[in-house]
Amino acid sequence: MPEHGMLTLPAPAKLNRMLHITGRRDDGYHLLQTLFQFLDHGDTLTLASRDDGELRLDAELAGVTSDDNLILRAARRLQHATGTRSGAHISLRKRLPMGGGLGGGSSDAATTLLGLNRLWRLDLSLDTLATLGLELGADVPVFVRGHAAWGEGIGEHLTPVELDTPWFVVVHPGVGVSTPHIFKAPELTRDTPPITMARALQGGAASWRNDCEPTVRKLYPEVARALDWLGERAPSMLTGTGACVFARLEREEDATALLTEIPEHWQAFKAPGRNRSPLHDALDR
Ligand SMILES: C[C@@](CO)(OP(=O)(O)O)[C@H](O)COP(=O)(O)OP(=O)(O)OC[C@H]1O[C@@H](n2ccc(N)nc2=O)[C@H](O)[C@@H]1O
Ligand SMILES: Nc1ncnc2c1ncn2[C@@H]1O[C@H](COP(=O)(O)OP(=O)(O)O)[C@@H](O)[C@H]1O
Repeated sequence: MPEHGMLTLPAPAKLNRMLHITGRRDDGYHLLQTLFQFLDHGDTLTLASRDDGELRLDAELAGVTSDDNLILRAARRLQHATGTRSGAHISLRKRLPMGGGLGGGSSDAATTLLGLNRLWRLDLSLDTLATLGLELGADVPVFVRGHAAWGEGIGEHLTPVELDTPWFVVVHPGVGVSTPHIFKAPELTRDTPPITMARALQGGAASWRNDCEPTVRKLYPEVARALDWLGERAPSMLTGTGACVFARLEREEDATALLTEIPEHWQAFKAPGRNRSPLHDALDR
């Protein structure tokens, strides 16, 4: 096999610590104000360079063909943008639930862009990689840049921030929530008055909310049950358009204790919040 050079890299999850919908663009995309933070938990990609230009992916994801996988789309986009003759053999260890609001697909795409930029010695800047990433999904740029951020527009205007870094227990209530389904819902509120980043940060976690939550609760009762169950035990919220919900805990012991109580029909994990992406930590090592 014509492979040389190999990297194993994390593709961490993100949380939306708060999310406001402030309007809509002419093309239907929603204007958001959100605080993104990473988790020290996610997928793992192994990327090996090939000198024959071929792209291969070992990943079996339900309902996603290899061709549609954001990993191959990112790799093809990078080949096309640079004209490189390099290829890659990529394998994915998937841990993040798909369509969970944890940005797993976007994170896989960002890890592919940064990993192949390194392996193929392309030397593209983070600005260029973030621009390529935005074509693949609204959440890709924050994973490319690798710092917790205040996001505006559709998530592409990013300002780095330092947020509190508690432990989180993330629960997947076993239902898939489709992002377009939520954004198409007539009852979704789209008129939250814009606020400044300073005001959002000043309010702190106790003041943060997610404008998608009432709509997701109504359309997906199992998510509402998970939010209610978790909310009785710790401050809890929806991430993105769901389906995952997360509880905020000060100490790891509290997260461990809560995890043991989660009803068996839901999947859950605990992880600490990170203001710097574990992907960028790994690339610097
Ligand atoms: C809502 C957020 C918040 O972080 O998270 P998720 O719940 O998906 O993780 C994201 O902005 C999601 O970003 P991402 O998952 O990359 O969305 P995309 O694939 O770009 O868009 C899927 C579809 O959702 C709608 N969409 C998406 C983003 C946005 N700001 N407005 C929209 O109306 C569009 O119909 C689009 O075709
Ligand atoms: N590598 C990938 N990992 C996850 N989802 C992918 C991937 N490639 C394509 N997809 C598609 O992207 C959709 C959104 O995935 P994901 O980023 O996990 O969810 P969310 O945007 O809710 O956080 C999936 O439902 C799937 O159809």
